[in-house]
Formats: sequence, structure tokens, C-alpha cells
Amino acid sequence: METLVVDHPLVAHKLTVLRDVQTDSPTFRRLADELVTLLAYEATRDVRVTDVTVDTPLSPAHGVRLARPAPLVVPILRAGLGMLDGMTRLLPTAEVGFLGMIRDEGTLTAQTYATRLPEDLSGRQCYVLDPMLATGGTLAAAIRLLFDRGAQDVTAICLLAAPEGLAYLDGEFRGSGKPVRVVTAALDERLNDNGYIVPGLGDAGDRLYGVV
Ligand SMILES: O=P(O)(O)OC[C@H]1O[C@H](OP(=O)(O)OP(=O)(O)O)[C@H](O)[C@@H]1O
Ligand SMILES: O=c1cc[nH]c(=O)[nH]1
Ligand SMILES: [Mg+2]
Repeated sequence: METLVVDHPLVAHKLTVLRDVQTDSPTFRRLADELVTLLAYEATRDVRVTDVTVDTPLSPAHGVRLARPAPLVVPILRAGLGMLDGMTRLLPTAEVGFLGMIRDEGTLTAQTYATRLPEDLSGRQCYVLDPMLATGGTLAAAIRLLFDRGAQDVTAICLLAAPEGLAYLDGEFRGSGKPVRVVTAALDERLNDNGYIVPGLGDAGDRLYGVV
């Protein structure tokens, strides 16, 4: 599994404000949106393109367009929804599938409550959006589902990752023969006893949308 921690002063600045407990929900939403666009720039470095020629006003010019089938972007509800607009701004022709997943805060296991994805993902490049990679249980379940439907490769874009979650994903997908990448703004220290990322930013869903 490949992990990329995006090292850029704008990313670090926005992430610092995002972490701040004083940051309100509207600002949190705007920063999450801006951050995902910066991360998506790196995450899409291997997006498939095909060669094309266009006519400029002066002459033909060789270039590329995004290949078909279009990439599939999959936000994991609820918190991943806060990353969708920032991603589709960069990849407007991508299709969007949805996964509703919630972590049982007692057992720290992920439960899937909604699946709205194409049945056949053969040959598709998939981009999963979830701000928090903590134990990795949620993301692993999402990636398994996409591979079971034939996805070619999966890139997860996370705002924060914990070492425990990255190690879990690596163990799950190493040797699977399917490429998995994680692109994140920061690799934090650890998980606490409740499975929260430390220092982290708290509960991403609650900070985006309020406590439910
Ligand atoms: O790596 P894990 O240990 O599985 O935890 C991470 C998951 O927890 C959070 O979602 P949550 O279950 O709080 O749902 P929400 O988005 O509805 O708030 C987060 O957005 C991830 O999906
Ligand atoms: O730190 C964490 C861990 C799981 N889910 C969150 O929203 N935050
Ligand atoms: Mg939550």
C-alpha cells in the first residue's frame, strides 16, 4: 500500500485551523472543502488519460483527456460528504457513488447502512473520501466492497490518518494484487483508548454537521 502525506505550507495552515476547537462549523466546512481540492491534485496524479488532438486557432495540438470509463468518487457518509464538492470541482466528469457507514463507538467496528454504487466497477479507478482514517475499519470495509465489484484501484483521500489505521489497511490489502493508495494531509501520533485520532480534530462528522 502506498501512503502520501502531502507536505505543503497551505495544507499545513488550513489543517491547523481545522484542528482548532474554536473553529466553527461554517469555517470547518469551507476548510475541508479547500483541503480536499489540494489533496485531490496529488491523489489524481495517476488518473488515466487518453491522447487527443485538438485544433487551436493556429494549429493542431496534442494533449490528453480523462479516459473512459470515468473515475468513480465515493464519499463515505456522513463526514465524507464534506469532501465531495472539493473533489468534483477538480474532477467534474467523475461519477459519484455513495456509501453510508457508521463506526460502532463501543466495538469500533464499521456498519454499512447505505450502498448506492454501480454493480460493475470493472476497470474503474475509485476515489474514496473520508476525512478520518482511525482504526481503518471503515475504510477497509469500503475498499473491500469496491474491489468485490471489480474496481481496478482505490485511492483514499483523508484529512487525517493514524498509524494504526494505515498499518491495518496495509495488512488487509498487501498481497491482494489490487493497488491501494492513501493520500492525507497529516499522519498523527496515535489513537486514544476510544479510537479517536490524537491530536486529531475530534469527530469530523459532528464538526461538519453538528452532533446527532
Ligand atoms: O477508521 P475508523 O476507526 O473506522 O473510524 C473512522 C470513521 O469514523 C468516522 O465516521 P463516523 O462513524 O463517526 O460516522 P459519521 O461520518 O456519520 O460521523 C469517520 O468519518 C470515519 O468514517
Ligand atoms: O478521531 C476520529 C476518529 C473517528 N472518527 C472521527 O470523526 N474522529
Ligand atoms: Mg462521526
